[in-house]
Amino acid sequence: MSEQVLKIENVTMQFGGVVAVDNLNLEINQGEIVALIGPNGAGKTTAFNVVTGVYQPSNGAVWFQEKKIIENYPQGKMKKLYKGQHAGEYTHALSPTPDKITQMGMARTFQNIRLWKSQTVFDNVLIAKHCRSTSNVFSAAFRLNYKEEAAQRRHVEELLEIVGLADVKDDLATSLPYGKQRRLEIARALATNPRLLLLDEPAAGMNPQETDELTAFIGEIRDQFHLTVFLIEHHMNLVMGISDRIYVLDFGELIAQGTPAEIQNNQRVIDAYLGVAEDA
Ligand SMILES: Nc1ncnc2c1ncn2[C@@H]1O[C@H](COP(=O)(O)OP(=O)(O)OP(=O)(O)O)[C@@H](O)[C@H]1O
Repeated sequence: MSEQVLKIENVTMQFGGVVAVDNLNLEINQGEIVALIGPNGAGKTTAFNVVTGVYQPSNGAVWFQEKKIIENYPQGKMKKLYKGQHAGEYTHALSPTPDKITQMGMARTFQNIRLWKSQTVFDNVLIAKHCRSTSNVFSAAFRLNYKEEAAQRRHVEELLEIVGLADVKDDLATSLPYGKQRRLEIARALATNPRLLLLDEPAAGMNPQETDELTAFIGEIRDQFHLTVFLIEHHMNLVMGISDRIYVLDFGELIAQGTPAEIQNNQRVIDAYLGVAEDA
């Protein structure tokens, strides 16, 4: 049986009266490409934000490489609101920061590109790499550890070669065409040596040709870096073309899961996308 890389267990995320994610359960195994899809506002990015430590869940737990990394099972009045096998139990909250989670081996990209605008392509990747180095940014900047710095630079060169950005490594990140900026974002995530890569709408704003290239690229890096990929995407050609399995959210609730063929023929999913009312 393949190793489980991510498990989301009974995760609920509530913002005031809005239940953005409602008792979500999901599992991803080593080497899989799994998509999380659903209409706008379904809770997809919120789920990513819980997994990567941006938000502490209102309830539930997240397991990474078979170790519980996030947990919150509330007590008192709140406990009655939540479901799952731990309902009503009190446990201490486990709530690591996003950078700790990156260090554990999880990296992500964002819906809106977040590059260091005034830095070169090379430096964007190098800065990301420092996140997992034994020396800190300060020591690297002042060359206190030459050996490590040299090794990091070599690794960045190799990475840029692999992702096809070696020829633009000295260009400013923001001078790149859109498709290459997206690729650079992924290169930065890869620089932290992740086991799990989360991509939040990687094809947003891309034309069909760029989307096709990205689809192939995601498959290539999965194989080359022995990655597991969890992605949110609205471009259905990409999702259906690349995913091993798909989970579908609607109004925070998991309404379907299965292979691309199963999801394409699922009436509940079709209705959710067409905006059909539940009682229609
Ligand atoms: N920080 C927040 N505070 C309050 N409400 C929030 C917050 N973040 C998300 N929400 C709400 O949670 C719900 C889910 O939002 P989310 O961004 O997770 O959806 P999504 O599926 O990623 O949507 P899209 O496809 O449009 O990016 C929405 O109703 C949104 O308004």
